[in-house]
Amino acid sequence: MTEAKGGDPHRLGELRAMIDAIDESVHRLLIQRATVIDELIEVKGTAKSGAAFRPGREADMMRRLAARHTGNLPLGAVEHLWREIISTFTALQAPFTVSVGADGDPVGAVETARFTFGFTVPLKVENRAADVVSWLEDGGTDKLGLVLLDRAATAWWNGLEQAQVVARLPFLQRSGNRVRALVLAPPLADPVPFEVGCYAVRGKVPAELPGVETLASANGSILVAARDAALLEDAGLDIRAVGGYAAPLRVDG
Ligand SMILES: O=C(O)C(=O)C[C@]1(C(=O)O)C=C[C@@H](O)C=C1
Repeated sequence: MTEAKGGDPHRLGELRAMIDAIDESVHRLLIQRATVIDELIEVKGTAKSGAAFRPGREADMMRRLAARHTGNLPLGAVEHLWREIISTFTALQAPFTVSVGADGDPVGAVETARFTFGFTVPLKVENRAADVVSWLEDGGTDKLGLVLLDRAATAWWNGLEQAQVVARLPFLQRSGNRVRALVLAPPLADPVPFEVGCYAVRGKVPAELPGVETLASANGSILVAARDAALLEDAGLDIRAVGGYAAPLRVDG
């Protein structure tokens, strides 16, 4: 292999030895992380209840990761590494498949799914969010869905019966984010209360309802997010709860 001219080959060797030692430590720690899986399955009763996905816990972990991050390594890269780790560990406890609705943006859909769930987890791509919802409603706990928010061709949220919204993407939000999405799941074994609720609203949502965000709309139906259902009820709206998520964290500007 040719090396850059003019450098100090001795120092280069030292720096590479440092990188190798750090890589070995990281690898050993990951192997060590995996040793808790068996007991985690037992304590959580995952084998009985299926899916091991715990979005509330993941939100807490990502908040701490963002808070302690420092140095010149981009936070997005660290986030991506951890998403791969957490998702792989989720699948190690109980294998699951992710179905994503392309809805006219297959690249955005697959990129968001792979960023969030990594490459260890099997991914199937459907044409539309409504197909993802039908698949989830067919039953089984070994599945998660991912739907895009800005391309809703139909009011897929009205198809949610057992399945629910459980997470919002991206969780760490930056001004350059192009894709907004939601994670859908069958009923989780030990759900924690959502910080933000999602509601299917029939009729018109007043344009400026403080504390209420319109996530998507189609066929005269609207999907909104609100920290408090009373904000919608007090406005006289006809709502149906369809899950919710941990409040995303803004990490720039
Ligand atoms: O804390 C848990 O319940 C875990 O299963 C561990 C873990 C992780 O690997 O950190 C994996 C899956 C959950 O979604 C959250 C976190």
